[in-house]
Amino acid sequence: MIRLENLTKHYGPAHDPLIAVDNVSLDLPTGEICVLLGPSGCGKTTTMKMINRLIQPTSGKVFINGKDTSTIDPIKLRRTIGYVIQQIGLFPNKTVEENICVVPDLLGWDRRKSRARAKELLELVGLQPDLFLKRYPKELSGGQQQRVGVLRALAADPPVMLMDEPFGAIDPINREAIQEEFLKMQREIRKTIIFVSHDLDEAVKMADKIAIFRSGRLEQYAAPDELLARPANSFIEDFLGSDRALKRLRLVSVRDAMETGFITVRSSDSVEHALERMRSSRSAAVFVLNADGAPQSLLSEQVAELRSGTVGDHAEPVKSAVPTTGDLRQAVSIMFAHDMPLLPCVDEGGRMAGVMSYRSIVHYLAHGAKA
Ligand SMILES: Nc1ncnc2c1ncn2[C@@H]1O[C@H](COP(=O)(O)OP(=O)(O)OP(=O)(O)O)[C@@H](O)[C@H]1O
Repeated sequence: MIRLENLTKHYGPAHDPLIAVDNVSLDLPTGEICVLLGPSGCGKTTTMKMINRLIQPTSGKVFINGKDTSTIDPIKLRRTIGYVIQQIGLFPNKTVEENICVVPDLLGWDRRKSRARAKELLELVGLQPDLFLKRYPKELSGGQQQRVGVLRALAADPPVMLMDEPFGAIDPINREAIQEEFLKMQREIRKTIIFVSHDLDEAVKMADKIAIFRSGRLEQYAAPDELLARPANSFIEDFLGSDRALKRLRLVSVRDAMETGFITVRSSDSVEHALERMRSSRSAAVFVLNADGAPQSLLSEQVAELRSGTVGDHAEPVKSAVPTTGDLRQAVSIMFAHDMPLLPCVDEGGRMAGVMSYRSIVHYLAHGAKA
């Protein structure tokens, strides 16, 4: 775990200092990602660089796994903390393999062990070792260079990583891909990560915790969903933007927000029977499933009220469904695209598991966020 305790940095003369970081305290549990966010000049980078002592704090302390880092030699400290920066900073005259092995070599690792590690890391991000180990940085795309930059920081298996806008220079499409890939890797390696970003969407996607700074002060420190649901003050509300409810949609899984008490009928059932079932359960529609349990068609209350005969005569085919593993943004997108106020949710086997409605989404956004 990383603990910042009253961390403070002043620049300039003591009688009239510029207070870059002002009494910041926070705890980040092992294996979590904390994104530092806030307007330009609010103290994000200074805070991060005090963790690996590239900047010396004016006062306050940083603890890593309970150890006061001011008692560790700064050079040694930096070798145990991975560091990724936007400008990447690969050595142009070293191969990918040599670049990845820089810290293990400095630490005196056995050569075979470090070379095996380089190979293993490249495989982890889908870069074929045969093709890439012996290449030079200039023979890589920007996205590939950034991946190698991340691998270099991971090579000596540091428990803590600092990442200063690591994906800031990558185009939006590749950036999405590299973020996904990084999160997938993080699920395996479980590093404790402090990550500076300018991008709220990136922060919401990557963070377990977001720390919002203003003028050197920590204004709010919370999980993304909590932050978006309950901004602590009007500065944060403005910073998050008027579309913060939409941003929350991607944080909520379909499984958590769907309604599971849906009604099913057979297509040979009468419309009257279907209507009775809807009314007694206060459902807006009934569903017909196929033999495998997949949603096939639906009959809404409005249609049923005007018709007679069998459900099969009047039910409309289900145009689409959302997987329960998806998020609310995906669900809303399908609902809009297909004009489906009621969207079936299906499990891995395609079987119907629940229903999403506009009402269930609004209800979840109003009441679902964990306090
Ligand atoms: N070496 C320095 N000497 C004097 N002032 C500095 C120094 N480094 C940073 N500052 C000031 O400290 C404050 C915080 O800077 P910092 O780089 O931490 O902000 P930031 O939030 O990372 O900004 P950005 O998002 O623009 O990168 C700013 O007002 C900056 O001008």
